[in-house]
Amino acid sequence: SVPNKLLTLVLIHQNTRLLLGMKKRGFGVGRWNGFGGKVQPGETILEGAERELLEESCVRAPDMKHIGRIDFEFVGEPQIMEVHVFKATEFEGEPAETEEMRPQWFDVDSIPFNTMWPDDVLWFPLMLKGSKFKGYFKFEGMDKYLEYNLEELDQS
Ligand SMILES: Nc1nc(NC2CC2)cc(N2CCN(C3COC3)CC2)n1
Repeated sequence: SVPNKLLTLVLIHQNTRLLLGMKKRGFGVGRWNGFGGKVQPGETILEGAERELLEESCVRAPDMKHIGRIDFEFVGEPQIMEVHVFKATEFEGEPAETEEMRPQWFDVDSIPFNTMWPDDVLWFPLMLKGSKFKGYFKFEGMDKYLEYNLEELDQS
């Protein structure tokens, strides 16, 4: 058995707009997504999220909160991707293009789901309404999931 691969994903949600980035290389290239990457040895998941946000978008978001976790399994791949999702409403700096990401603001009513990971259309509504959630997806290749479950968690 292989330990999960720890990854982060940060969404900046300000009123009716959402900051996404076009991934310019690597895993997920050509898709809009939040900002994130691998958690490095010796850093917390939150520190990893803060670091990746700054590296990929040039902004800081000190108020980011952990809002969910989604485990992704790929058929034929023993290592599960454990993605920790964070949401922020405030940020410092100006979003700027980097080697990894080209940032752009989207209205929450026109999120480009057709050029995003196929799971996003299922859990983004939970993220946008402020729920805490836990999910699991089993993918076959990069464009299709065979099964999933998603649960909203009690905040009480
Ligand atoms: N929205 C969304 N969906 C995903 N779906 C699974 C792939 C099927 C994965 C995912 N992330 C995992 C990859 N990570 C990249 C940035 O460096 C690695 C961003 C967050 N983000």
